[in-house]
This record gives sequence, structure tokens and C-alpha cells, in this order.
Amino acid sequence: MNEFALIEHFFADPAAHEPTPPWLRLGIGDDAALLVEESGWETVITCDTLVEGRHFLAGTDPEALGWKALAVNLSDLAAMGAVPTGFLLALTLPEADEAWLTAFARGLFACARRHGARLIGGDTTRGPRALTITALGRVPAGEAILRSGVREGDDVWVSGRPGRAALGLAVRFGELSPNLPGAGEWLAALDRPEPRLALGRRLRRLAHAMLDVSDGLLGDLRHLLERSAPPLLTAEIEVARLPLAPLIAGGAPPERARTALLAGGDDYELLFTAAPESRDRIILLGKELDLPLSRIGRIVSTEQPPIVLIEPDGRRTLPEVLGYDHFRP
Ligand SMILES: Nc1ncnc2c1ncn2[C@@H]1O[C@H](COP(=O)(O)OP(=O)(O)OP(=O)(O)O)[C@@H](O)[C@H]1O
Ligand SMILES: Cc1ncc(C[n+]2csc(CCOP(=O)(O)O)c2C)c(N)n1
Ligand SMILES: [Mg+2]
Repeated sequence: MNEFALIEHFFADPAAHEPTPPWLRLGIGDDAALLVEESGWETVITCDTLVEGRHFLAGTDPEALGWKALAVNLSDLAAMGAVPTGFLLALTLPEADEAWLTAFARGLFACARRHGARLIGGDTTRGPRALTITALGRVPAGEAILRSGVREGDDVWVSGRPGRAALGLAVRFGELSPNLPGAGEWLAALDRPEPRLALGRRLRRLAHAMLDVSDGLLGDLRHLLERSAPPLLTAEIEVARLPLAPLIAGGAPPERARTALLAGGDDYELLFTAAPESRDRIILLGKELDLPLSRIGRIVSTEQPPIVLIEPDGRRTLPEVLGYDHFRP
């Protein structure tokens, strides 16, 4: 199968028979896609790559990869409070393996359909396996939730059960047993992350600042603090408020569960800050979405380091590991 047949066969838009959305003039097939500018909206654009050996192991289920390649990008849209529109797929593959491509496309379009994203273009090349997606979304003008909005006195919140993906990776590496009660759930979190789009959208005008946890909760929290305007802000994280118990109930050794939760990465949960007055609304939102939302700390203005952990016995400690870094020396 040649390059052009491959595109036509695997990546012709399965939603093509559906009505064309208002933001799209022209999708796959020309030199570039054409989008319609919509008044009252801002365009959100992000890109993320998955590289074999770095983000996933050789032999990983291609259907899961298709899902995850898009999900990690939609997660960045969620973190802005945006709704997905189109996406571009840059695919680099060592060979045109039809079984691999069929499964990859199935996972990709399952995620696309679930979240209303349309494939509008891309590029296909031969080389070491790598998947790059550029995702587009839209948000009502002025309502995107930026990293820079953290305010003194804010609560710090996180969605879901961060730490599961890192525990799943430990299962995959053979460091934890696949027979642990939580192993199935952890592997699912690693392979098929759920971008928190509904939460992100509903947090508009409620959250002051937000990002998605891709590198690790503490590392990403530091990114949030670094983006905020002076005065220097500190996040005090209460260890007793972290959603650690479900990881331990799943069979993770407590110390490992703690590290996975605080610094594991690959979780794609949303980390956000909001005023204490918004607590009731946020709790209600979690119930409506059937998504755990944990209030894990607060923002203070001091001369302390950017992140302080308050241990269950009241001791204040500084975190040792923060998160994933591709170029850590
Ligand atoms: N090579 C690059 N050139 C220009 N900008 C970049 C480059 N790499 C990253 N950025 C920008 O730096 C910022 C932080 O990027 P980063 O990749 O850490 O985002 P993230 O959402 O924290 O993580 P993830 O990659 O897991 O989505 C983003 O605004 C991104 O667009
Ligand atoms: C085989 C294998 N090794 C390591 C990891 C863990 N991992 C890789 S990249 C990353 C952070 C996000 O990356 P980025 O910042 O590029 O989005 C994490 C936590 C994995 N998933 N698979
Ligand atoms: Mg992000």
C-alpha cells in the first residue's frame, strides 16, 4: 500500500457523512485545512508527541496508542477550558503494517468520536515510530483558564486518582505484580487516559488557574506557580488530603503510591486553583460529573519554597521528586 492509499484507506474522516461543523470549511485532501473564524470565540491550539521507547514500549497495543495520542492533546485543551474542534495527525512509522494501522485508527477515532474532535489533516512519513498530534479547540473569548491566574488564598484541587498511570507503568515494567487488585485499573489509566474535557469546560469562570498533570503533580504545580504574577506564591499541600487510599487499597506499597501520586506523571488529571468561596460549587460539580475532586492544599504568600508538604503529623517537608523531565541531567 503506498502513502496516498494508506491515508485514504485509514484516515479518511469517518465522520465525513455527518453535517460539516460551523468552524470547518475544508478538511483532509488539499494542501491545508481551512477553518472559519467565528466571532465571540478564541482558537486554542496545542501539540504533543508520543515516541516509541520514551512514551510507550515497542509492541504496545496500537489501539491504545491511537486513543492516547489524541487523548493527551485533548487533555491540554481541557486544561484551557476549551472544547475540541479539529486535529492534525503527523504519523512516522517504520512500515505500513495494515493490522497495526487498522487498530491504531480504531483507537484514534474512538477517542475523536467520544469527544467530538475531527481529523482535518496531517502528514505520513517513514522513520522511527512517533505520533504527533496538533489539536485545535475553541473557547468563548476571554474565558480560557490560564496557568497565570493563581491567587493568594486559593484552594488547590486535583481531579481523579493521579498516580494510577505511574503504577500501571510499574506493572508493565514488571516492578509490581499484575495480580494486584488495582493493576487492571492502573494499566487502563496508563493506556487509555480520559481527557477531563467536561470538567475543564465547567470550570470556566470558577477556576482561577489550571493545567493538566502530564509530568507529575508537584512538577506541574510548580509550573503553575512559576507562571503566576508576583508576589511569590507557595502551595501548601496537605498529604492527608491526597487521594492516596484508593491506590493503597489497590495493592500499591504506600511509599510507592505516594511517589506515583505526587510525581508519577502521565495522569492527565486537571490541577486547578479556586477561591475558597467556590468550594460548594466545585464539590457539586464533581458529583454531577461523577469525578472525584480532591482539595489538596492552598496557596499562601510567603518567602517559603514554591511547594511545601504538610505531613499527616503536621511536619512540614520539602518534596524530593517533582516529576518527569526528558532532559534531566
Ligand atoms: N519546541 C518548542 N517550541 C516552542 N514552544 C514549545 C516547545 N516545546 C514546548 N513549548 C511550549 O512550552 C510550553 C510548555 O510545554 P510543555 O510541553 O511542557 O507543556 P505541558 O502541557 O506542560 O506538557 P505536555 O507536553 O505533557 O503537554 C507550552 O506553551 C508549549 O507550547
Ligand atoms: C516506556 C515508557 N517510559 C516512561 C514513561 C513515563 N513517561 C514518559 S513521558 C512522561 C511525561 C509526559 O511526557 P511529555 O512531557 O512528553 O508529554 C512520562 C511520565 C512511559 N509512559 N512509557
Ligand atoms: Mg499540559
